[in-house]
Amino acid sequence: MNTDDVLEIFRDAGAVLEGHFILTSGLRSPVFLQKARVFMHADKTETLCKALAEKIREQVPGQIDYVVGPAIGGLIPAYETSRHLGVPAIWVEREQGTFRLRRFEIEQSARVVIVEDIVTTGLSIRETIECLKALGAEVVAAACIIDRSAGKSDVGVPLVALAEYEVPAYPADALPPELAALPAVKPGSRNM
Ligand SMILES: O=P(O)(O)OC[C@H]1O[C@H](OP(=O)(O)OP(=O)(O)O)[C@H](O)[C@@H]1O
Ligand SMILES: O=C(O)c1cc(=O)[nH]c(=O)[nH]1
Ligand SMILES: [Mg+2]
Repeated sequence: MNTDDVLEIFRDAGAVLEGHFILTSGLRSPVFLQKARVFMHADKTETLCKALAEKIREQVPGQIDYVVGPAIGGLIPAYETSRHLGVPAIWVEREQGTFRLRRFEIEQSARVVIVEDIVTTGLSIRETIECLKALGAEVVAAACIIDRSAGKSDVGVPLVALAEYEVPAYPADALPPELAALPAVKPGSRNM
């Protein structure tokens, strides 16, 4: 499965939105990939996550003890990818803004792969790694359905992306005029 196949699934699901979006990093973008509109379809989600699981198996050596999904966007892809890897899926969720593993215990040195929906700056994956490292887990890799940075974001561990799709994003004080003219919306759950 290549980037065009992945984007076709997103377009087919009406998940490629155009407008003025405030991203979780604070950057602004004229395009937002509303993954929830893909993940509402079990068949589309299965197709994507089965391919992602195969790519993880090819690229990540050694045992994987857990898949960890950063809530909310990572919940469904982490669960479905874990099903194809045959390992349990757990998640981190924000408590007063900081990712915590609130509902699970994890063994010291457990080998973990983080599975995210979308990567833009890699900030959410880096926050997830910080939480898991503090608990003594070993994050052996991260993975995502679409990397909007097309390989440019450094998450500190190897990143397996099913698709790389470079999308423009701008600091709030450096918007092109056509973007500044549109009202801004923030679809994600950070700071809610
Ligand atoms: O690489 P980054 O710059 O961190 O951007 C990508 C993150 O943004 C979205 O999460 P968001 O915090 O918007 O909330 P959501 O998971 O509820 O969609 C998405 O699910 C990723 O977690
Ligand atoms: O960077 C983000 O916050 C982001 C971008 C995107 O296209 N989709 C998403 O869910 N989050
Ligand atoms: Mg998220």
